[in-house]
Amino acid sequence: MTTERLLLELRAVSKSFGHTEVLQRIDLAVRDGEFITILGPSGSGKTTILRMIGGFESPSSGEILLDGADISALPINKRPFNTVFQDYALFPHMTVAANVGYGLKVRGVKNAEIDARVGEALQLVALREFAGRFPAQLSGGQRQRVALARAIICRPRLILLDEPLAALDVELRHQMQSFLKDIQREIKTTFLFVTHDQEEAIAMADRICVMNNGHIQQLGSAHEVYYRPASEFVARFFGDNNLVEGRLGPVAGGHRRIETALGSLLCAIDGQPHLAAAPEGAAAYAVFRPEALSLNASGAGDENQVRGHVTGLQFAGAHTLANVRAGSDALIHLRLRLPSKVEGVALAADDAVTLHWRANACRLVLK
Ligand SMILES: Nc1ncnc2c1ncn2[C@@H]1O[C@H](COP(=O)(O)OP(=O)(O)OP(=O)(O)O)[C@@H](O)[C@H]1O
Repeated sequence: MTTERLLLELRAVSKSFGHTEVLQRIDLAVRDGEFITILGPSGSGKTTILRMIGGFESPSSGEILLDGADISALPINKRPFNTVFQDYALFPHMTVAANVGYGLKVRGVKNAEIDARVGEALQLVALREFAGRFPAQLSGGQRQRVALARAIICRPRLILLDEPLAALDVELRHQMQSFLKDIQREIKTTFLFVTHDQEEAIAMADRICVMNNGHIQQLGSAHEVYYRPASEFVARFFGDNNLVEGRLGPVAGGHRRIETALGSLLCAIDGQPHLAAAPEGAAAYAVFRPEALSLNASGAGDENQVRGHVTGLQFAGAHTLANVRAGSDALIHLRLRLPSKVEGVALAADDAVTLHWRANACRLVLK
């Protein structure tokens, strides 16, 4: 359960290696009990953020606060955090129970208490009967659960997870995603989870922090980041979005027009005051998802409408994506998503179509 209380704050944190600045004035406020995923392409600085919070690296400038107090000078073992690494970092010569209890042992906790807490932690990750095994005798998913039990047992305030599921195959990865989420809800500990996988970030997070090039591009709920991208980068990063370039027109309440080669489109701007404030004529994109488009009469009455021709169909299992050359401009292709049917979708290449979409499903990002 997330509270409004702040647990951790990064204030204007920058990090350079030599002359290269890899993080630039990062501000991030983490609430107590929330699950945040840090999402971004390779090299965007995700791991560096986690390593600075964990104490493995120091910021070049800026502050990291825990409960409002600066922890920059606090060594790793004094921070009430635990890290789960991608390779799990289990001790191969120790049993599962010894691996899980290790953190308590080095803290001088008595054996009887260690045994009891190891039992509880293994129970939580459903590995009680594996206590006497060695890591080499476990599957990848089981090793992952041992690593999690080892992180949980010291009752940290915050668990840092660096691509912990990257080595697992897709099915196991999905199982572990729900497993991790369930455990996080049960123990009510704050999780900061690094991934480069959009679907994983959406499936797990209370809030997603999207990074690119050492900057936070957007921090918001999965729904916000998906349907209300704050920048062109975020709009392009999440899947097959349609982006149509144009110039901003007038504002009308919670909506704004954009003049494009497809005509004038109406977009929602509620909750994004910078879009109401941007000058008329500014370069921008209308952004709308393939699943927001409906075909022909089924969407009549929607504020936005464009005619086009189907150029190709792509079967993708549960849905089929259609490419549509829109308007008279050969350069504008839109993607339309239809539910697949056993008899195939009722569309073929060269079909003339009219696409409709609602203003509420059409957002703007500045160019
Ligand atoms: N110790 C280091 N010395 C020099 N450069 C580094 C060091 N650690 C990271 N970098 C650089 O900092 C940038 C950010 O790296 P980081 O590992 O934080 O990215 P990431 O988003 O986690 O990437 P990935 O998804 O590939 O793990 C990269 O350009 C990387 O090469």
